Amino acid sequence: MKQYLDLCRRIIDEGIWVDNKRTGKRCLTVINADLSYDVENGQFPLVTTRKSFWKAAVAEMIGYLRGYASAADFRQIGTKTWDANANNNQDWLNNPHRKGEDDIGEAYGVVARNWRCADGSRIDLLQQIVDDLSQGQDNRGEILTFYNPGVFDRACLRPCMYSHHFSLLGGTLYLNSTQRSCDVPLGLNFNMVQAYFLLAIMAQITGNKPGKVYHKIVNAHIYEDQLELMRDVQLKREPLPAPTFHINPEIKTLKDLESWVTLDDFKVEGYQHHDPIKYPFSV
Ligand SMILES: Nc1nc(=O)c2c([nH]1)NC[C@@H]1CN(c3ccc(C(=O)N[C@@H](CCC(=O)O)C(=O)O)cc3)CN21
Ligand SMILES: O=c1ccn([C@H]2C[C@H](O)[C@@H](COP(=O)(O)O)O2)c(=O)[nH]1
Repeated sequence: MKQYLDLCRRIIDEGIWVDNKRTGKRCLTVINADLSYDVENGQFPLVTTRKSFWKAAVAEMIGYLRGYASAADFRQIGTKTWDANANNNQDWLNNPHRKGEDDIGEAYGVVARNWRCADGSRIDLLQQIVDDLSQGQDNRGEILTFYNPGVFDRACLRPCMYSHHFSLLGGTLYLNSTQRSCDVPLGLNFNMVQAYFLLAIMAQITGNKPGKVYHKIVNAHIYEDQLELMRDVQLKREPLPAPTFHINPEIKTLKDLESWVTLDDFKVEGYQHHDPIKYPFSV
């Protein structure tokens, strides 16, 4: 929590105003932030200075791991976070590749679970990584990437937290996650939970002990219409003790995660938080 508040404060103190063409809004921006999450010792990075809807964050990551291409599938598992990008952005609505209502296109898991090769064949990057890690193998390239510039024109948005690199060291699993663009009030609130969850669940389904996540953010920003709420409300509040996160131990394989898992298989205990804050969302 401290590292999150420090980043928010740093953007306010040192940020530079940058125009953004896609959203038409200015953002107060800093470049480069390094966050880390200690999964081994159960330090769950949930924001406490406002109510955080952690279930939606977990649902989003499960959707990526399953390769969902539709906001309807994301809604069904428990999050509405893809509705606006799928259905309310005029550039995407005009895009001939959009397959109709709720389509998000070739982004995130659609890319990683069905990677397009030059010869026309496909690769399931996640399955390969799970197979290696389950056998205690790390080929120094266990990279789950959602980033394929060759298909950006077929997606509603380029992936933001776009690369997850897993490493095995002495039986402990580590994760280096990289994010190109970060909406700190809204997106990061979820992305911290997602990076923690990803290492915890991957360790569990590959039979390894979880270690740490190192989360690199390149462009970290606060949109102009979010600034007042962050500076004058959220940052005035005192952080509360961190809660703990629990995964149903019956989840043992990638197949389990793909088939029967729901949000009821995850629990947060001891979550104390301040009131919710409704930040404006830019499509
Ligand atoms: N501008 C922008 N920021 C983002 O963080 C973002 C995007 N776009 N587009 C793609 C996804 C969608 N994400 C989202 C979308 C909505 C919320 C949101 O509305 N969160 C509210 C309510 C959550 C709920 O009720 O479940 C929040 O208070 O956190 C958060 C992340 C993260 N990503
Ligand atoms: O997981 C996510 C997904 C998206 N975001 C934010 C970062 C930006 O504010 C927008 C994406 O806009 P681009 O113009 O494509 O950079 O969404 C996030 O923080 N986390």
